[in-house]
Amino acid sequence: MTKPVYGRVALIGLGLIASSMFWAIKRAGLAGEVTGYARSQETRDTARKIGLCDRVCESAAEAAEGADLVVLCVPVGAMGGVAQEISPVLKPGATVSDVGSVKRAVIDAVAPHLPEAVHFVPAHPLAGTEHSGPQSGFAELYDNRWCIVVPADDDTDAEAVARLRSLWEGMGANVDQMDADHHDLVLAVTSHAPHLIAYTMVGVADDLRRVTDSEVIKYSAAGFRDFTRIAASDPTMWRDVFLNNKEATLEILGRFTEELFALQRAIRTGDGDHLFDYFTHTRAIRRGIIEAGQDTDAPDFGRGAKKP
Ligand SMILES: NC(=O)c1ccc[n+]([C@@H]2O[C@H](COP(=O)([O-])OP(=O)(O)OC[C@H]3O[C@@H](n4cnc5c(N)ncnc54)[C@H](O)[C@@H]3O)[C@@H](O)[C@H]2O)c1
Ligand SMILES: O=C(O)C(=O)C[C@]1(C(=O)O)C=C[C@@H](O)C=C1
Repeated sequence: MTKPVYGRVALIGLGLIASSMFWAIKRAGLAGEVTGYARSQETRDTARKIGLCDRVCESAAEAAEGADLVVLCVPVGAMGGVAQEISPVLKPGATVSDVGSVKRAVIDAVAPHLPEAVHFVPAHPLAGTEHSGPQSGFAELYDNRWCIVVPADDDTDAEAVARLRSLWEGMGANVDQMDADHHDLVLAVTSHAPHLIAYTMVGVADDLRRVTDSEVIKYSAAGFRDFTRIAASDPTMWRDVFLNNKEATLEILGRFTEELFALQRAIRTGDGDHLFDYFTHTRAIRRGIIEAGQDTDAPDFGRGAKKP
């Protein structure tokens, strides 16, 4: 058992991310007490039944009152409203954080509601599954995954940032720091645009009358199976991600469309060299990631590509 990083932690919104945080906090003894609140009675009842949180409260304010750390674990579009609700009860010197997949819009929505005497240290764990709700969490979710800490401004209290970093490290994550705009651009490339593409691809397959449900499952190779897994992710969460990271996502989708058109033209005109060179380039990117030790599930690439 590690020494607790915080006396009391409050988790607002008891879904996949908060429930995984709770189990990871308990696993390592990172907090004296964890309180929790979720909007629906059903979620609160489930949380009580499965022992999620030391105390499940009837309002966000009740959960946040007296807490040393309050983590907003609700969809991005709900963060501002929750911040407004808890602001009158926040303890001076407490830290407010969040786990939202978008950072600039969350900072803009939350910061105006927080009292001066409270530190605001947003964060984003780069770990998840397609499941949601209080029963979907597990203690190992953050093991060896990145958590990006995004201090709201340059004056953020260094001690408050260091403490939040310790919490995430205690939950198993590797921690990095970034500014909000850079975070949103990086995530548009690595997470947001890929999710939109997966949603679209699964929608396209469903539109093809010839492809019945059973054929989609029966003949899906690994790539399409991964698309269907990703496209099963929570609709509220992803609606809010796209509405709140509009600029960066549209920028990346614009570039994606240009590249797609170029590949489409190469296929139509039979330009094999273009296709081969493009795929050789993307394969090198993948190999670079593996050589840098950033993908532990990497397959062994023994064979080199030969141009026919
Ligand atoms: N799922 C992922 O892969 C993932 C990964 C990293 C970060 N995130 C971010 O974490 C946050 C939570 O995502 P999740 O996957 O845990 O979602 P989830 O759907 O599992 O849980 C969200 C919870 O918030 C509650 N909620 C919604 N609006 C609320 C409100 N106004 N007040 C109080 N509770 C409210 C819901 O009832 C639910 O219990 C989101 O901001 C998301 O962007 C998600
Ligand atoms: O593994 C998954 O299911 C995820 O989609 C997790 C994932 C991602 O894109 O990597 C999704 C959204 C988050 O904000 C962070 C992580």
